[in-house]
This record gives sequence, structure tokens and C-alpha cells, in this order.
Amino acid sequence: MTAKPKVWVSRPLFPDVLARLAEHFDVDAEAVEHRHSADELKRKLAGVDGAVVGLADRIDAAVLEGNTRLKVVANLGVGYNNLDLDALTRAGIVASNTPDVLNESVADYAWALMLAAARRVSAAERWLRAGQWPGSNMRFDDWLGLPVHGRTLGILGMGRIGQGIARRAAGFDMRVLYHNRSRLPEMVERECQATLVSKSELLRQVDYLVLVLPFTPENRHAIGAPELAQMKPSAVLVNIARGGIVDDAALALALREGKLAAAGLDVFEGEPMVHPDLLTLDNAVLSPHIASASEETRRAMANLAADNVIAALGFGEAAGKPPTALNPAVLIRGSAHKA
Ligand SMILES: NC(=O)C1=CN([C@@H]2O[C@H](COP(=O)(O)OP(=O)(O)OC[C@H]3O[C@@H](n4cnc5c(N)ncnc54)[C@H](OP(=O)(O)O)[C@@H]3O)[C@@H](O)[C@H]2O)C=CC1
Ligand SMILES: O=C(O)C(=O)[C@@H](O)[C@H](O)[C@H](O)CO
Repeated sequence: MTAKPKVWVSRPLFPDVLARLAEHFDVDAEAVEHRHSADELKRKLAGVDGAVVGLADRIDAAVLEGNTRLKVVANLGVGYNNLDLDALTRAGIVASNTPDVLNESVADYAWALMLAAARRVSAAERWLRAGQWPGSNMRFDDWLGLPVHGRTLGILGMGRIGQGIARRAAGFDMRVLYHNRSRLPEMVERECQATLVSKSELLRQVDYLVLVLPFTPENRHAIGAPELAQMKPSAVLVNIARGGIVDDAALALALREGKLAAAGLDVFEGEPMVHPDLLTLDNAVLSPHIASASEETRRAMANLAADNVIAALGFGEAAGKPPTALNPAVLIRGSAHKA
């Protein structure tokens, strides 16, 4: 009997998903969360045929150097800026991500941050938990927030998730503007009731700006001091995209100086570290990169990553056709199936 292919799972995963992988593979699954160094990644990946990795695992040319065994890397996330896709493709390794299954949960969460930032939910809760309500003689005009309904929502990066955020805006009777490098099909614009504008028009007109761009070299600091200066001082910024798309130092300054009303942030430059100034600001609602974290969605992401590994290594009904491969040309050339 031939030995089963080996698969490494870099972070703890749902047991039933690991069991699906174990039907076909000899699975080495990490039992505790741990940030792997480049050396550890190189060592782990050298001994396996497939891997399921997280956003903290940076898979680049140095990590892959000399690796002749690895055939597939499945990323637990739709964003894949932790993968050097060119290096993976050059090495004949299939890479995959987890699009679509998380759209609705992440769109829900963008709204959670938008509403919380507008209505000062986190600051009010901190105040209440600190025991400050009794005896405070809270005034009729204390804790005033910003209206959401009827305002203008802007989406920078109107892809799968951005469109979900836009569709929800109808319930709040909002006008929706968006900016992408290319215009969406008219039918999609109609469904989302959204209008394409230039980036500077978007910055100037919106009351709420939600960022849902991928992190690429082009998008680094897409929102920095010059862009913040174009926004209304009463506007709210929501970043659920990636740390580094916003210049967090410039954002903290704008929030402190009242040049921007509030922010809701799920991602940070250099996370898990957060810019110290943001931590001191009451008008910033902060969360630890949890926009996709509903049970149903995280399970769907894990299963989709497993589907990709199973198919790329030639098993299951989709053998040879990983459903969400980022570089399917590797499969067409057949190099993912090196001996
Ligand atoms: N906080 C979290 O937990 C999560 C974060 N994310 C992040 O959200 C990102 C988006 O996901 P998803 O919606 O699936 O991706 P999509 O690829 O479907 O959408 C991205 C959109 O961004 C647009 N875009 C890219 N570059 C630019 C640019 N320079 N200026 C304007 N628009 C741009 C693209 O349009 P065009 O090409 O026409 O410009 C596209 O419409 C992910 O890459 C990930 O980083 C996703 C899930 C959870
Ligand atoms: O999908 C993405 O791009 C995300 O950023 C998230 O869904 C993370 O993958 C998730 O938080 C696990 O780290």
C-alpha cells in the first residue's frame, strides 16, 4: 500500500474539517496558535505535499526555495497578500483562497463597525462598565452620535464584499457611491443602487467610507493624510480591508484633531500590534480582525480550503480541479503533480 500524501495545517481548525482531510492524507495539524518564523515554514513545507495556511504565514520565494514536494497551499482567507503568488506559480504549486463564502458575514460586520462608530457604542459601553452612569446626571444632550439613515455611503473596492455592503444600504435609505478601477456591469450597479465616481469625488462626498480593497503595493496607504484631508470632518471611516491600506498614524492624527469624526477598524498596519495613538482615542472602534468570524462562515472557509487541497492532490469528486485556485494555469501545465 502506498503511503498517504502529507498535509500540514498551520493553525488549529475545526475537528470535522481535519477529519475530512484525514480521509485522504496523513495530517499534521498544529494544536495551538503560533506565529511561524520563515525557517519554521520552510522546514514544515519541505516535508509535505499540501498545506493549509493562515494570513500570518508568509509564503514567499525564500520559504519555497529548494522545495520539490509541495503541490498546493490553501489560504484560510480571501485576501492572499501573505502569499507570493508569482513564486508559488514559478514553483508549480497551486495556491487557493476562500472567496464568496464569507461575503455576507463580512458585509454584516462592516455595518456593525459603521453603526458602532457612528453611535459611539464602544465608548458608551466603556463608560457604563466603568460604573460612571450612576450619579453622572447623564444629560439629554450627552452621547450624541451621527445619523446613518439617509446619508451617503462610499465604498472603495466594490467587489464581492463591497457589493454586499452596498445592498444593505437600501434598508437605511442611503445614497451609495463607489470607486473601483473599472466600472461594474450596469445590472450590478442597479442591484446595488450604486454610482461610480472618481476616488477624490468619493472622498469629498461621502459621510461613511468603507474600504474593501485587496492589499497590493498599489493600495498601500490608499488612505493617508492627503486623502483624509479631502473628507468631511463629520465623516466616518471603516477599514475592514487590510492593515497598510490606511496610514494609521495619519488616521489617528485626523481623529484626534477632529478632522474626521470617527473610525471603525478591524485591521491594522503591523497587526497584531495597533498604533498606540489609536488605542487612546474614544472615537475609534477597534476589533482584532474578526470580520469573517461567524461559526458558519469560518467553517465554510475551512471546508473550502480543505476542498482545494483534496482536489489539488487528486482526490474527491473535483480531483484535479481545486474550486478556488488562484493560479489554475499550474494545473493546466500539470506541474502541480510533480512526483
Ligand atoms: N477584515 C477581514 O476579516 C476581511 C478582510 N477582507 C479583505 O477584503 C478584500 C476584498 O475582498 P473581496 O471583496 O472578496 O475582493 P474582490 O476582489 O471581490 O473586490 C476587491 C475590489 O477592489 C477593487 N480594487 C482593487 N484595487 C483598487 C484600487 N486601487 N482602487 C479602487 N478599487 C480597487 C476591485 O475592482 P477593480 O479591480 O475594478 O479596481 C474589486 O472590485 C480582501 O482582499 C481582503 O483583504 C476580506 C474578508 C475578511
Ligand atoms: O478572508 C480574509 O481575507 C480575512 O482577512 C479574514 O477572513 C481572515 O482570513 C480570517 O480572519 C482568519 O485569519
